Amino acid sequence: MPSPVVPQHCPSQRELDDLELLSVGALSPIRAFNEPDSPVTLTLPPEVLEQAARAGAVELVDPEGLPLARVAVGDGPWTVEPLTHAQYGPFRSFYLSPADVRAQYAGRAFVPVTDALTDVQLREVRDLGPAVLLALVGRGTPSLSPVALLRATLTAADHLDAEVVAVPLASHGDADVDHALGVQVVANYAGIDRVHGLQDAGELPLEIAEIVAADRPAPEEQGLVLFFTGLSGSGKSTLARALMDRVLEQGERTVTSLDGDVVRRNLSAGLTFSKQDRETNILRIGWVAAEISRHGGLAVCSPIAPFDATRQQVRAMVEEAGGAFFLVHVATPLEECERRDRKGLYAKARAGEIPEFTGISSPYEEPDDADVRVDTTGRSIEDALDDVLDALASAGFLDLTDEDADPDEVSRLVASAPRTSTSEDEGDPTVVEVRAERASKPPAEERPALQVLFVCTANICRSPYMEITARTASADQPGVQFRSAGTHGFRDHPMDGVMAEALGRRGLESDEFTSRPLSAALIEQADLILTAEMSHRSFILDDHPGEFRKVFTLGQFAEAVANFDLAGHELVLAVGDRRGTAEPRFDVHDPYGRGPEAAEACATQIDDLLRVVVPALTGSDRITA
Ligand SMILES: Nc1ncnc2c1ncn2[C@@H]1O[C@H](COP(=O)(O)OS(=O)(=O)O)[C@@H](OP(=O)(O)O)[C@H]1O
Ligand SMILES: Nc1ncnc2c1ncn2[C@@H]1O[C@H](COP(=O)(O)OP(=O)(O)O)[C@@H](O)[C@H]1O
Repeated sequence: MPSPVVPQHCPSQRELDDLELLSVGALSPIRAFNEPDSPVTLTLPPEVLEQAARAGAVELVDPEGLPLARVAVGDGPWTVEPLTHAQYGPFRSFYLSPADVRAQYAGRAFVPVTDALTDVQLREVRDLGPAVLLALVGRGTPSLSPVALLRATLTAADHLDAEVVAVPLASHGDADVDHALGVQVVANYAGIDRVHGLQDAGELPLEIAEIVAADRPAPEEQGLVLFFTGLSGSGKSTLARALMDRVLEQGERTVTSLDGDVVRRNLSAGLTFSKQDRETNILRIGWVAAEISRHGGLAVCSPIAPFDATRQQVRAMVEEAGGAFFLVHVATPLEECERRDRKGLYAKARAGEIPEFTGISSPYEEPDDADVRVDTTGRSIEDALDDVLDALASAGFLDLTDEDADPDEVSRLVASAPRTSTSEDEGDPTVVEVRAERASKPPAEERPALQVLFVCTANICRSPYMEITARTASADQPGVQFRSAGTHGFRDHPMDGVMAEALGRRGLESDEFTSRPLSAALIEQADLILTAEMSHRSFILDDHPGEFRKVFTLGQFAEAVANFDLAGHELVLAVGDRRGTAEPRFDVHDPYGRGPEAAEACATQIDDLLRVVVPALTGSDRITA
């Protein structure tokens, strides 16, 4: 009968570090894995353990598959037979065995080092005379990355009579255990020579400080993986896309999208929705995302990722690569996802046509380690996105919130937009340029007129003023039609007298106007709804969340149109896709009952905003109001 095959296994980094020290005798008197009461353990996955127990051994390989050692697997300690020494890795020539160190450096003072040396510590080492700096670079031990610790220690050694030796002493997760093991390992290298513990004091010399700074990127420069998890239809892709738009608009980082559906058409083509294939799918996404984060990049992932253990594995992969992992649980309940049923999949799953459908016939394990949890039910995308942006900003990773924006932005915007015709405009090259761009992309003639609905509370002050001014400003162009309504509007009331006077001062009349309440039909008919305040916008979106792409505050829309040189329907679609945030500073407040001055101020604010919005909608070069 052929002897059972010895399985191969790539251990964790901590186990690899232990293996290296075991192989060179640096952990003596510990000589094997899994000695009684020893922290130096090796754990094998069940299927490998079973095979190794049958074969009596396991072959440990490095992450690239190079066999490093054969480990005897039996009832007693697991003894190690080294096969090859690790040959690659930065500063490899500094990894020496205790025997080599004793042969080369006997008689020096031995100094364990776990952090970059300060000016005080440099003087301390200099006073020792000839020294060996033992850089303890095993997993979890140094304060810096292993490479940075070695670079910093070598830089320090340039100024001293010191040699540097790299010792992969890993942390075993318990301070006392780590200390005892460290003392033992250092003693094995020092032999009969003196060991000196450094005091914790001083400042980093500039040259060393630069190495440390490069090793610890500021949070905004660190690689970041934003991982959206949630049921199908919960809003993962929508929120991820909106977030990526914000990142690109801000322009400080590039971003890679790893959307569930898109990955399944490419990287994971051919995988099914079995538990095992889903795990493979998520680990592939995690692997790519971790690599992106390793280089300081930003990856946005949006698969369902229903299993907690797989998500944890992705988190570990990213952190291992030096990136930060930020988990967003899009916690929209099943009932809402099923009600949306955007792709008709829930209906099919209920009918038994799709097996193993998440939430119906396959489990979704809710995360309890999410950095933020967002239920999108009844909310606009902007509102839901704000929760994610706030959480990201408070975690210090990415500040995409508009909080520190300049409150005078709208005034500046208005000032830079094409203005009402005045003789001063003639010959102004900026104005001519803007006009030329807009005029070159008129709305398609065959399209129905763009229906614009202005909304305020009672439909007697602000929204009628907007309607009448905009209609006049557009010179009744057939391509755009303006109407208005009130969230709490009465039917058939005339315009408020004080506001009508403000209109009159501009040569406009309100005689033919009568008020009306907002209705579902009006909302549906409108291509664009512009509200006076954020509260009106929320009022509409509470009942009609699906209309978020066409409902804006007037100020929000005025700010957004500056970014596009489109007009009419195209402009509305583009702004709907990449809108800015509705913010209180853009609100047009209610002048009702506050006298002529308040009415005049309100009218002027609306005039300024419409000077931006109306020419953009009509594609005309100027307004004539
Ligand atoms: N059985 C079953 N269960 C769940 N989802 C299914 C299934 N079959 C097809 N789909 C469609 O595939 C999308 C989910 O793929 P993911 O790669 O994100 O899933 S997973 O993370 O591997 O579980 C998911 O897309 P989203 O709606 O974007 O989440 C579905 O459209
Ligand atoms: N606040 C909201 N956030 C995200 N999506 C929302 C919101 N309100 C309604 N939706 C709608 O829910 C659906 C979510 O679909 P999608 O983003 O593809 O989900 P998933 O990627 O999780 O399957 C879209 O049709 C989207 O317009």
